[in-house]
Amino acid sequence: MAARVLMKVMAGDGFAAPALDAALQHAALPARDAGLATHVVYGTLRHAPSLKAALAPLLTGDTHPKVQTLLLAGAYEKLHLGTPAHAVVNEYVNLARAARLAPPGLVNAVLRRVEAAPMDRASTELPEWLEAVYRQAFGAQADAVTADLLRPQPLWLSVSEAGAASLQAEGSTLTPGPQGVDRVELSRPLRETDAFRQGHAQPINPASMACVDALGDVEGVRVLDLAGGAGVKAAMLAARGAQVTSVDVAARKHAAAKGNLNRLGLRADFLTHDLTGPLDVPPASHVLLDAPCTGSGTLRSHPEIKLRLTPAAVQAMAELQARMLPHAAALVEPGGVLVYSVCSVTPQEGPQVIARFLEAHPEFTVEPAPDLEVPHVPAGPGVLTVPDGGVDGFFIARMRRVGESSD
Ligand SMILES: C[S@@+](CC[C@H](N)C(=O)[O-])C[C@H]1O[C@@H](n2cnc3c(N)ncnc32)[C@H](O)[C@@H]1O
Repeated sequence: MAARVLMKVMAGDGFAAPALDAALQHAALPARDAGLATHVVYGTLRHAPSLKAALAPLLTGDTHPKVQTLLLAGAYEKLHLGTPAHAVVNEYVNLARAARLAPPGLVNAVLRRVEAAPMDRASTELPEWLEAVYRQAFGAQADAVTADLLRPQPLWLSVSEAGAASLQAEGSTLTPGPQGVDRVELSRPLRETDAFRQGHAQPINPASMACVDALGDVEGVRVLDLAGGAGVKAAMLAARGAQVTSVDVAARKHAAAKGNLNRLGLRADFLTHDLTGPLDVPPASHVLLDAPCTGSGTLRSHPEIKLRLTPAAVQAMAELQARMLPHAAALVEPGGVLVYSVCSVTPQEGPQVIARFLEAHPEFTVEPAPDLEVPHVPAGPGVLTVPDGGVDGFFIARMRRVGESSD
């Protein structure tokens, strides 16, 4: 199952998280096997660059992409998971034979001989240009950050008191983390817990919560949640008492957001709109643009991004963000607050988008984001949360429109 998920993801067909989730739900594996499949999928993706380097000298001529993926997973099990070599060879030879994918002799020979590649760039498992991005962003902390990106992602939950009590009663452990988000070790799959089913728990990374908190107190306030997607931040805003209107170009995401809000016993309004053009709704005192981005700050939970992302794609995303921001800004009342966030650590998508915007829009000034508990570093007109300890890397800038608020 892990190999099948990996073949899909390595072929560029979607992301690992939904593919694995769907496969796990379909297969209904015992918890230990589900855990192993998760390790194999994420571990293979996280270590793919050095595993490819280790396999390269053993492969002559063209190797079918699916066979390469099978060998990557086998090499991961042998070199990183500590599965005994003979078991790995046996298992993957059988897989290749059953799927009629590759001559079993090839799989046997390669997996028997594969050894860890010499450590050089393998220490970060990042393409050179992306490693430079991380070094520039996090300086002295870059080594710790890039090492952390190779560890399994913890589960972060925003959980009510009742939810915490219910999870603990089921044998889960909760450790308080930044932005009021708990780090949780579950005793059974999240969707099966009472806390989740009864709407007392919402998965959210602390850095993602920091974007919500950057808006300040939103109790009773109308908030425009722009590029609201599947509505995780919309839910957290609604939970803080905001009247949320969530806007996204993708109507299908509204359905997911509504379903999740229903589960949580919360509500929001939804508008389907392309924010590269103006949106005709009354301005609001609080506007969040959680813009589409490359996700370069989420490599721990989405390791496949580093295998696909290119500098050209970063540039294209920065251009899209720069087109959306003025339309978001136009929806901010005088005296109101605009928060711009992206889950990316590239300078193009964060500081540079905001710097260009401020040059053209002197009616906006930057101010510090309040309640920022996640570790962060300055990044031009905003901050970057530090993707260490399972926290994602987000760029967050809070701006205020000059003028008197109408309240
Ligand atoms: C980072 S995700 C949003 C995540 C969401 N805020 C949350 O917390 O769950 C970015 C969203 O931007 C949306 N998007 C992309 N291009 C857009 C556009 N031109 N206009 C409006 N939304 C857009 C995508 O559909 C995606 O849902």
